[in-house]
Amino acid sequence: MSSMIEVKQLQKSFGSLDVLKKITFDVKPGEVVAVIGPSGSGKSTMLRSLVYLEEVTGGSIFIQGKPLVENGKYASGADIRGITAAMGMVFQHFNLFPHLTVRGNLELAPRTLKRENTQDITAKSRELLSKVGLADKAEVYPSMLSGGQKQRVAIARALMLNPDILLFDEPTSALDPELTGEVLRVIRQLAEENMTMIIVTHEMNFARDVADRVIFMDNGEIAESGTPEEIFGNPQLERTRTFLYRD
Ligand SMILES: Nc1ncnc2c1ncn2[C@@H]1O[C@H](COP(=O)(O)OP(=O)(O)OP(=O)(O)O)[C@@H](O)[C@H]1O
Repeated sequence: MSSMIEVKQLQKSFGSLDVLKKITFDVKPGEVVAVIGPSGSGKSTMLRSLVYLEEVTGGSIFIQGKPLVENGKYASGADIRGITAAMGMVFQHFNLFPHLTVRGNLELAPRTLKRENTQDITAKSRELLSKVGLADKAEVYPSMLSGGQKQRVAIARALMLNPDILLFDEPTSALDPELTGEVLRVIRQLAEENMTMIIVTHEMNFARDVADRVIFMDNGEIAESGTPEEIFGNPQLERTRTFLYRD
């Protein structure tokens, strides 16, 4: 099966700081990949590079076989937009527009892109809000919502553009513990629907349950990669053990 995402020898430096040190991995259609690892190991930078929120210093990223960047050379602007359109991203701090209602947040990008008519966009926002359990919040502003509700709006918003791949950057790290469950349930449902996802997370139980594969990043490298059983169940993986039982 061909890859949804293929990353080869990816390098990123901020000045003299090497944040990604020749990282290589791929993601198959329908696969759920959890990325774990210590703070500062490069997880966010890797994820942001996939959607061109960061420009890498070297290596290649192919999305559905198309080169976003190949051996450090980026595609043209129009091609970059086309290639990254396959991906939706959900951030730790939700990044909702405070001056727009929940429905406004969902409908802004599709209305701007004008790929669908207004009626279809409205129908879809209604459907997606009910999918994330927020049908009754359409006309409310984000400031009226809990963190868990905001994150569910952000997920629905990401789904509005029909992405083939969803990327999550610590989606529950900004939430009170009692609100993480409602967000993880939505992500779990997407996994059951075979959405291709990369999830950077500190929720180890969730990674173990939902991921097909776990990538453990340490100091800008992929230190280990394998099934949850291989990563969490193997006492030989010293770097992973040190991380998991650091407290
Ligand atoms: N814009 C930037 N300029 C300079 N250094 C940066 C920048 N962004 C990230 N870094 C550095 O790159 C390294 C990797 O950061 P990154 O956010 O990717 O790590 P992370 O594994 O996601 O960490 P966390 O779990 O804390 O979010 C860190 O040392 C960070 O300070």
